[in-house]
Amino acid sequence: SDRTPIAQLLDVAELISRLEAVMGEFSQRGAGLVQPVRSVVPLQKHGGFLGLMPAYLAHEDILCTKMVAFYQREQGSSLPTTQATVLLFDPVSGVVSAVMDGEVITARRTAAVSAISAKLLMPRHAEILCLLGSGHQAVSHYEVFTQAFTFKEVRVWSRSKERAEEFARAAGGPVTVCPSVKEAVEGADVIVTATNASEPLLFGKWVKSGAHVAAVGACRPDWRELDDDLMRDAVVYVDSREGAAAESGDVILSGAEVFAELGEMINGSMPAQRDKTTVFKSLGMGIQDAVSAKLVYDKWKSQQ
Ligand SMILES: NC(=O)C1=CN([C@@H]2O[C@H](COP(=O)(O)OP(=O)(O)OC[C@H]3O[C@@H](n4cnc5c(N)ncnc54)[C@H](O)[C@@H]3O)[C@@H](O)[C@H]2O)C=CC1
Ligand SMILES: O=C(O)C1=NCCCC1
Repeated sequence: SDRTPIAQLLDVAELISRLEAVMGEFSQRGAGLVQPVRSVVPLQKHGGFLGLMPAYLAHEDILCTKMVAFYQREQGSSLPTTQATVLLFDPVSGVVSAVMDGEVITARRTAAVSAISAKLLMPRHAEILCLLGSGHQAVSHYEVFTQAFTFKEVRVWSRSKERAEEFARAAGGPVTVCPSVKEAVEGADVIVTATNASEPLLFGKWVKSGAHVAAVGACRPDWRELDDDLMRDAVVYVDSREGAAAESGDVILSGAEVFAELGEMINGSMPAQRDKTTVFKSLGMGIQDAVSAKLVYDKWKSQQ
């Protein structure tokens, strides 16, 4: 995804800085930022969901909505699991100013938000990054994390060994393919879970004390990636408390307490407990798409 036109316009450092600002603003719950919890329309017949993600950022006058269809697919299916379109509006007239493909925006902004969580919560001398899953999010997390940080070792596990090997071949640097989740995560400082699993696949007993987990999948109230032990023993951070209470099976079903939002840590109103084992439960937010789409649009316009 690094080579697509939208990726070329979405500089990682700039994106991280814009996302930090907007996540901090969100956690102040001021009137200048309007973002309802995502509306989700189940497509029961097809094993999927359509998520509607509007947001208005008054200070920068950004009006945006993303529409994202996501599915649980049978292994081996050739159909995509996530399809997204982002609309930017002129807030004065309501006229649509841009329609953008949302694939790269979704992949890159999610990885950039995870990188913000890692910057604040991973052990100080983190050496080992572990990616669980080998799909779009795993690729974007690899790209963003290896740009933002330096790791001595990067590991990948995927339920399909061939896919994991493909991932390692396509990566821009050395990646170790691991035969099991346990072997992949043992000793890792940072673990990214980016799968379509609906049952726990990462167990607390395998996770090194003090590690940071950025959990990106399991975005339905009855889907899990992490087990109860990990959720209850770790300090749990989320992107949005309301979003997590509505959509995160890992939070809801484990009964774990949410310690803080990422934005509260950015604002300094809640501490970053870097010395503890931490989980950042990401669900994705419309404000993240809005600032990303605006960056792409402004950069594209400046080149016309
Ligand atoms: N937090 C956020 O902001 C966002 C979260 N997501 C979620 O992230 C997850 C990954 O998305 P993509 O990489 O785009 O999907 P993808 O379809 O490209 O990759 C999914 C990966 O999960 C693996 N997988 C599927 N079922 C599995 C199972 N039962 N157990 C273990 N591995 C399994 C696949 O083999 C593949 O490696 C999805 O759950 C998606 O809904 C997607 C976009 C944004
Ligand atoms: O924020 C997003 O975009 C998504 N979140 C969870 C499911 C797929 C898309």
